[in-house]
Amino acid sequence: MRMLRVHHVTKRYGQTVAVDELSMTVNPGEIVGLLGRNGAGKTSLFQCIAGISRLDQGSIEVCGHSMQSSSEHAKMKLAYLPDVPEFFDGLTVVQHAMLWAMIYGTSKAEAVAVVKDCGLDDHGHLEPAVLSRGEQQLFLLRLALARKPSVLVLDEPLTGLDPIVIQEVKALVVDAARAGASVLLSSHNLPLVAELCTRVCFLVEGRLMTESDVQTHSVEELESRFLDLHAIRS
Ligand SMILES: Nc1ncnc2c1ncn2[C@@H]1O[C@H](COP(=O)(O)OP(=O)(O)OP(=O)(O)O)[C@@H](O)[C@H]1O
Repeated sequence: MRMLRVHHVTKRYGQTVAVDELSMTVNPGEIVGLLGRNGAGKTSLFQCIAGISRLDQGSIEVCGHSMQSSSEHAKMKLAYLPDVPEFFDGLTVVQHAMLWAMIYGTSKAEAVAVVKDCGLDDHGHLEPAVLSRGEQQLFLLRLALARKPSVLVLDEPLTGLDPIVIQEVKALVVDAARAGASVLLSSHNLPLVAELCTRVCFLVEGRLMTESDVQTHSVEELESRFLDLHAIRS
């Protein structure tokens, strides 16, 4: 079964068409990289996929569950990390982990294990907002992965991270894909995309340039395709 299916999705903000009749699928084990200029529509698409932004047209399916008509089921199968980590005000690291366990029906022991795996035992009483960018990102990613989502959507997951945290995030993402997750991520970091992704798609003004899907790619190839696509349209 195709894990993530995006079918003719359009998202508008007033007169702005952020996502334009976009269709794509991400299959189990794939790590699909979405490249596009600032404002191309990546975050808008991801928010539609995650069910936190209403579509103007089209449909999203996660493991066969419609994000429109069966969003509770779809959301249980999907984990989404926004480009800027988001937390609840007034809740500590441990309280976030416990809330996560309650929402997703996992054990408190797993929640405690996530805090430990993140090396946050001594910071459990702090609000996540005061943690470093890397600590926040790893905390959210490990929380997301601990419930073994079938679909993982990551908006610029490596921005602002040091090289050691980058290695850790990459390893977690690869492990998740090897275990069968369908991964969709955006990044402006071409070397990372070339190394990590099994397939790359280009988004130009809300439209997917499907002819630019590439199965094997070097940084140079990605860069030249990126530049070509935008030169064609300028
Ligand atoms: N809440 C909003 N209201 C109005 N316009 C919006 C809103 N969110 C995004 N847009 C517009 O939609 C378009 C796509 O923006 P989006 O944030 O999805 O792009 P992006 O590819 O994620 O960009 P970046 O790489 O800079 O993060 C842009 O023209 C943006 O100005």
